[in-house]
Amino acid sequence: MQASHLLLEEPIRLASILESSTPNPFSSMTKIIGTLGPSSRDVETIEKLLHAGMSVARFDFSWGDIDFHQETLDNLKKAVKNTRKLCAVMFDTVGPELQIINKSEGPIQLTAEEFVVLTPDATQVASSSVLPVNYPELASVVKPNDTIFVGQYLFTGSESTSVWLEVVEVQGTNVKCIVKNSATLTGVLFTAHAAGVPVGLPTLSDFDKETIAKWGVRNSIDFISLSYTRHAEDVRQARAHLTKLGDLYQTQIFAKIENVEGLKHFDEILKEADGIILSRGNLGIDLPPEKVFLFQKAALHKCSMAGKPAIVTRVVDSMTDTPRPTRAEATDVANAVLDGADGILLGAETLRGLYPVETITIVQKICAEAEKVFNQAVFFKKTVKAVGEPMAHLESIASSAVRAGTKVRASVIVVFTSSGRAARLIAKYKPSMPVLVVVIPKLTTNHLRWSFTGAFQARQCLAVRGLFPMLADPRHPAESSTSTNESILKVALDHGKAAGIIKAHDRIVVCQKVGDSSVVKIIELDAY
Ligand SMILES: Nc1ncnc2c1ncn2[C@@H]1O[C@H](COP(=O)(O)OP(=O)(O)O)[C@@H](O)[C@H]1O
Ligand SMILES: C=C(OP(=O)(O)O)C(=O)O
Ligand SMILES: [K+]
Ligand SMILES: [Mg+2]
Repeated sequence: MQASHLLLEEPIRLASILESSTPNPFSSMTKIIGTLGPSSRDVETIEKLLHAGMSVARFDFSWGDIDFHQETLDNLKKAVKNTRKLCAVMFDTVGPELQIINKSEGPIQLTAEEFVVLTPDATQVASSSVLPVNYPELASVVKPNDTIFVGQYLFTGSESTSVWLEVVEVQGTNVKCIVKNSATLTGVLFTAHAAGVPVGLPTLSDFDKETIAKWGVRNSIDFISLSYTRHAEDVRQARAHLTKLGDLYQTQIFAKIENVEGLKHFDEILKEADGIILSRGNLGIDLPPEKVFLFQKAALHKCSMAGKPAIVTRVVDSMTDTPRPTRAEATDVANAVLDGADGILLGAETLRGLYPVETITIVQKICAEAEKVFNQAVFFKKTVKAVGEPMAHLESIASSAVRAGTKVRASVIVVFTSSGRAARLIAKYKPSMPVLVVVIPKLTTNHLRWSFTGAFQARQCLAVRGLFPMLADPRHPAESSTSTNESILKVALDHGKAAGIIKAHDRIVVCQKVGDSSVVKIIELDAY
């Protein structure tokens, strides 16, 4: 009988664990998103991150100004050019984040059982007895016994650098708390999170809107990571903002689920968003620890069935200071892959950690190893069953491509697309072989100028498990004809060969339109 869990079909031969893994020329199928910052913003380091497998760079606007991020992004562009490795750009909003600014920048010692006051008075200097928070309404939304967490920007979960507070008393606009664990807060910015407490600030702040309109437009951002998404309406509003900003109508919105409100409205948010970020850092404060895994498994399942990419955060926090993850962290990364995650997002590890390159290398290796034992057959069956019959035309073509790829043990699936739709549908069935996405540019006009689509759509594949995009030459017409199809396919196969994923005699599944019909064909390469 076949196992129904998502870990391989046969019991693992334990001795095989000791055999070294064959290096994977195409990195892992699971994508790695790195937050860029002080530890990872020079060209040389970014080149190493790209070689190690980072395919999306996150710019977190909770911290740093526009010029700082611009300099980092200009370096990323140089690194992409030098390495010839594509990398997408993700803009992370500040949103309704509660922040404490530590103007003096000196360490703040907090001692267990002592009191500290949270105040909306921004003129106060942060100290062991008072912490100024950027939210005037805090006192009216919390009550005694509520839990408030305060940690360094991109906190790692270490209890010596972050603190748990319990509300003792509301005193006017101030909130008096008792410190639950001794800690030293360092850095200029701390994030505060009141567990389960609704914050009445807009999801897209005025700062976010302005920064997207300036920095985002200037840099053609591929993704918005919409922090603290709580309702589908948040996504609709962000979409309405993007639609007004030239090329950014193509930007995808990944809703970050980081509190119970987002969890409650998960289904409606998933319908509206292009992807989901399971923000376990903040959500891990709202949820009791014993429930976090349940959220992860349930949410990843929903994303898989919807065919929308899902990213898991906060996996190897301890690598911020050490060159190896803990056993629990290493196992956790593998479990995220087995649960069906598309990508892993790194925060403090790459932003300010001591081992940014090592972190990506290790996470990439764990992902690749987990993918090998992912029970694709069971996953495929479940997905086909959930989709039901009759299937939409393109869905049936996409699932057939994956089935054919498995049956003939194809080394890759090649898919032609302009919008990326066909590629995402193939990815939904999580094939065990890479999917080479050939993005065919389309000429469009906004009545003022002509431009090609394709660049956004290609880079957006970089957040989807198993997709490896390439842009076709815009001189090829978007209308498929036999001769253009053949010449584009040849370029794609040459690309696959150069990347080391296609060899002589390999079987390849191709998904494309011939005339008006979508077809799935299997080709067998000659010896060359
Ligand atoms: N330029 C092209 N040449 C050949 N086949 C294509 C092309 N663009 C899309 N296809 C195929 O057409 C079908 C619809 O794919 P889809 O991704 O929805 O296309 P589009 O991006 O043009 O909306 C799929 O079978 C896909 O492989
Ligand atoms: C990724 C998270 O948030 P941030 O954007 O603050 O890193 C998180 O809370 O897990
Ligand atoms: K943020
Ligand atoms: Mg967060």
